[in-house]
Amino acid sequence: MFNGYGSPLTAKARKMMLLGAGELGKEAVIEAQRLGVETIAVDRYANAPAMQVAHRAYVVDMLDGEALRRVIEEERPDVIVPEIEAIATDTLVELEREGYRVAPTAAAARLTMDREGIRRLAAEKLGLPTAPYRFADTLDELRAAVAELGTPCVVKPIMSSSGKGQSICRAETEIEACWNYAMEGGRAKKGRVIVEGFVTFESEITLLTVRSVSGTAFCAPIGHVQKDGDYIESWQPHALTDREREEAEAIARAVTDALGGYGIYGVELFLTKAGVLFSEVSPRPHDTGMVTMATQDLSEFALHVRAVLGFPVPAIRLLTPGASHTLKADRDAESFRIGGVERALALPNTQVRLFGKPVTKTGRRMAVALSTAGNTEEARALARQAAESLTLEYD
Ligand SMILES: Nc1ncnc2c1ncn2[C@@H]1O[C@H](COP(=O)(O)OP(=O)(O)OP(=O)(O)O)[C@@H](O)[C@H]1O
Ligand SMILES: NCC(=O)N[C@@H]1O[C@H](COP(=O)([O-])[O-])[C@@H](O)[C@H]1O
Ligand SMILES: [Mg+2]
Repeated sequence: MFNGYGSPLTAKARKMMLLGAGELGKEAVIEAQRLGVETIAVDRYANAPAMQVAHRAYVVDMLDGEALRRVIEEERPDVIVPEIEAIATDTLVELEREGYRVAPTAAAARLTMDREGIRRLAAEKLGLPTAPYRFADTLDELRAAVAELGTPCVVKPIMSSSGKGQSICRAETEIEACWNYAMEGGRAKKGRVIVEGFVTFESEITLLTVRSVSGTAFCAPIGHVQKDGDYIESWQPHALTDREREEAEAIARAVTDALGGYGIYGVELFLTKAGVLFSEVSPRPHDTGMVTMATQDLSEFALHVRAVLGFPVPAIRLLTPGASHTLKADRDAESFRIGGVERALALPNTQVRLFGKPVTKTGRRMAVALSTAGNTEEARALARQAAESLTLEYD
């Protein structure tokens, strides 16, 4: 049965709505438009990166279920693609019941919108190995949790990403400061935190896992370095031992099978001397996966859009070792310029992506450099040099 679709902006168009319009959504919109899909980008602020390339854009508080329902019912998209975790996911579950398609599933979006849902699924339901953890709703409960887990431990808002509100508690005297930092940094200002035992990992990876009509497939492992809970650089491939690969793929398959649907999942894993630990999973392209724009025949964004649309993914090819390195702002500014692009692009086998975010905030990711080379060490050095060539000049 032919299930084709018309061109964008026609009555028979196939429509995709991104909930979240940052740098990852921007690349997904570009890939969707390559497949002739009409794209709508939604986020909490105007002129977000994906809004600048989508057919239409809306500014909506996506944590407000009624406002979210209104924009979805107005546009009636064929598929809804959550791009961030801070969304009224209960509304997505209702809308899915009413016949809307949510990628990969509304349940995946709801379970991963906060750390408790996905941690309990992974550790308690699936029995996957994780760091020890507790939850706390008050400062006193946090004190008790730290007393049980010991220090150092990691305190994170129950809903946040890119390390926002996350801190390492190294002594009892730091507990209140960690609590306050989490209360300020959480996405939805929910007063609940997760406390995790500190994992002394050898390295950490993202195993991009694609569920599609063709089955489950893994991208080559992506190594990354994080600072203050946010990724600074990533590289692909990251070498794993046979045992690590076996454990990593088993964990990724278990958690993505449990979440279901079609799309790409960013499965974050700690490689420790005792084995592989599950950290978290994002049911969408992953920031460390931007490196795949330079290393793979199909980037994580092309893979996500294909899978979400129900198209096959017959193969994923790693074409070359590569690396990414971010440019982050060091202050808040309404007016700024990014310079040094000509210096970065003078480097061989190097690209940059300037996201187009309208204002800077301290620590905000504003651009990324992508480099390829004969090995990941060379690629990392090149990407770092390119990122360090970029300058943020604040007016
Ligand atoms: N229990 C832990 N022990 C040691 N390091 C940790 C622990 N949890 C997190 N980290 C470090 O902090 C980084 C960010 O943590 P996490 O991924 O939970 O935060 P996040 O806000 O969800 O980030 P993102 O959304 O970018 O993935 C991890 O990649 C790791 O480097
Ligand atoms: N680790 C998650 C992640 O990287 N998410 C990406 O960052 C954007 C928010 O950036 P902002 O906070 O600078 O607007 C999100 O929209 C997504 O593209
Ligand atoms: Mg993470």
